[in-house]
Formats: sequence, C-alpha cells, structure tokens
Amino acid sequence: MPSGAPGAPGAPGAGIAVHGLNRTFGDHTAVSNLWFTVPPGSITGFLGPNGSGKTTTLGMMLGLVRPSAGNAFVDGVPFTSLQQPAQVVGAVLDARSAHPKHRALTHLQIYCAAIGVPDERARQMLDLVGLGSVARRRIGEFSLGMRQRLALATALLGQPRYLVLDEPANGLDPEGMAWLRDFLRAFAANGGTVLISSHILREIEQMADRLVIIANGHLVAETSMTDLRDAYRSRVFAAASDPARLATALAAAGHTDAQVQQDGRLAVVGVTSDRIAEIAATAEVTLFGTSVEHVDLEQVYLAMTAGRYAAAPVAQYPGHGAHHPPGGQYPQGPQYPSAQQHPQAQPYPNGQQYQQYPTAQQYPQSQWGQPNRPPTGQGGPTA
Ligand SMILES: Nc1ncnc2c1ncn2[C@@H]1O[C@H](COP(=O)(O)OP(=O)(O)OP(=O)(O)O)[C@@H](O)[C@H]1O
Repeated sequence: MPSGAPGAPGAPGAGIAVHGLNRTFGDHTAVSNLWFTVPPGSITGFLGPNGSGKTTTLGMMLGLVRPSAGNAFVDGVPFTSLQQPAQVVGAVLDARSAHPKHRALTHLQIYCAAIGVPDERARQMLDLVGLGSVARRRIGEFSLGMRQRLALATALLGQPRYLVLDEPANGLDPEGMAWLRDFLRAFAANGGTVLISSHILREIEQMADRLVIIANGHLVAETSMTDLRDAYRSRVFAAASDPARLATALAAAGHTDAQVQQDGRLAVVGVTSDRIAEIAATAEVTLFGTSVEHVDLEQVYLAMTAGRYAAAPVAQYPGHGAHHPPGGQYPQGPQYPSAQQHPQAQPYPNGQQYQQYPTAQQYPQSQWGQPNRPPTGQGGPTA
C-alpha cells in the first residue's frame, strides 16, 4: 500500500505527494486514481501525450481544479492550506496569460504587490531570466520563449522552494532550453524541488532525475532516469576474428552482457566501442568493425503511452500503486514493463528475450495530433 494511502500510517512529508487524484468532466475521466511523489531536491519530469491529464493534475495540485477524489500535498499539506503559497510554490501554468499591453517590469511589480514581496524583486528576477534589457517592452511584443522566461520570473518572485512548470520548454530555442536546464539543475542543487511537465521526453530527459509518465489519466510509469536508461541501453555489435575469445575477455573485464549473434557478431551491452577495441587488442583478437544500435528513449516512451498501454490498469505493472515505501526510500528497479513483460519483447535467435526496440511505424498515432479538448469556447482546463 502506498504511504499515505487510505489506511496507511503516516502523513506525507517533504516534497509533493499525489494521493489517488481523480477528476472527471461530465462522463469523461481526465485523471484516474493517480499516485506519485516528487521527492525534495529532485527534478521530476511529468510526461504524457496531449490530453493525458497533466494540466488537470497540476491544477488539482495547486488548488485551481477541484479533484473529484483524492488529494495532493506540498510539504505534507494541501496547497490551499499553505500560509504563503507563493513563497512555497512557484508555478508556470500558461505563459500566454500575461496581459499583452503590460510592460514586463510592470507585470512583475503587480505580482510583487499581490504576494507581498519587495518591489525590487521584479527587476532582480527579470535579470535572472535574461529579460533585464527588455524590462520596459510590452509583453505583447514578446516571443513565446520570452514569455516562458517571464512566466518563470513571475513564479520565482516569492523565492519558492518548489517549482511546478507546465510545458515551460514550449517555445524555447536550443539556447533557451540549455539555459532552463542549467537553471533548474542549480535550483534543485540548492535544495529546490521541481515538477516539470512535457509531452516530449527529449525536451526534459537531459534535466530530469525522475519521470512520472501518464496516459489517458492513468499512471504508466514512475521511474528514475537512470533506471530507464539502464533498462534500455544501447548495444554495440562487434565483428571479431574470434567472438568467443572476445566474449571471454570482456567477461574478465567485468562486461558479462555479451552474446554471439547468428551472424557471428558479438552483441555487447554497457560498453563503448572504444573499450571493446582496447579489450580485443589486449586479448589479441582482431576487430573488423563495430556498430552501435542506439535506443531512442523517446520511442520507448511513445510505446509506453500508446493506446494499448494507456488503457491497461496501473496494477498490471510491477510497483505501480505500491511504490511509495515509507521513509523516502524509492525502489531501484524500473517500474514500467521490463524486457520480459514488454508486450513487444521478442525472442532473439539465441533464445533469450530482449526488448524489440520500437520503431516509429509501430505506434498507433491515435493520441497524437487528434486534439481531444473541447472545441474552443466550450471549456478547457480551469487552471
Ligand atoms: N474544463 C474541462 N472541461 C472538460 N474537459 C476538460 C477540461 N479540462 C480538461 N479536460 C479534458 O481532460 C483531458 C485532460 O486534459 P489536460 O489539459 O489535463 O491534458 P494535458 O496532458 O495537460 O494535455 P496537453 O499536453 O495538451 O496540455 C482532456 O481530454 C481534456 O479535453
């Protein structure tokens, strides 16, 4: 039972904890029995396809959307119970919400007054996000990337310990992305806690330590980036004069995950081509060449969130719904379908199971490019 689940002992501690959140809109379930945590000091990526329920979840977390059931806690209490919420949580939910006629500095000064922090904080935060030189420009003239920076500056005014960011990478150019990554890393290194949503893994894989992945409002996976990368590591194929001898030499060097393929090449996991070349030279095995089969984590993520997975109950996957042990200990193993459980796992010629790395063509596109929001003017997230 997750800590804090009904009947479980103990209240949620530091960090963000989502306990069984549900939200329905009419007969549509946007978020269904969602449980996850954002440990203090972490950067947790909140991933899911368009319409999977990310914004609704963040809205419930921040007291902007009323849950149909369940709770969300920040530092052990509901957001709405925080005495000075802006000093605890900074949120960026819609970068386009700032008034286009306002100047950037004025916009921030209005927020300073609203949350009770000194006026000069506005200028400081503009400088911090790199908008100091356009402080007096009207927001309507800003690019989406500049608005994202402005929204972040707004979120930072209260010097919060938590940042909750909904798609902040949207509109950022590569330089802006690199800046955001460095900024969030420094924020987390100083003890801050970040929850950052995106529908594109590539956007956040370089900055997140952990991932919470949802689809159709259900939890699909909660995992560390390290576990995800370890489970889907690239393989190096080595063509050698004596593959068995090379495999023995690799094993002696601690690299035991090497298998001779039907075509005679050795498939090795967890070692670089250069290292294989070194070991081959020492073992006096001639290496004719190597090639690397890269695993695209974005494709793995797409496979996880494609329709057939989205409909599956969370309990089908090991650890889901039972992955919040008390005392802040997080499980080490991957919590998404493992090689054996992955529905696409195929036997390799040597009889062993290995992930069949997904290709773009294999994924149903049903959740992509088909907006399932209500038509414009008929509602949408209340956040
Ligand atoms: N106020 C609302 N009224 C009716 N349906 C809503 C409302 N808000 C959200 N929904 C629906 O709930 C589902 C989840 O929407 P949500 O905006 O939370 O998803 P999302 O993962 O943030 O999507 P995106 O990446 O496109 O922002 C969608 O099907 C959406 O149409």
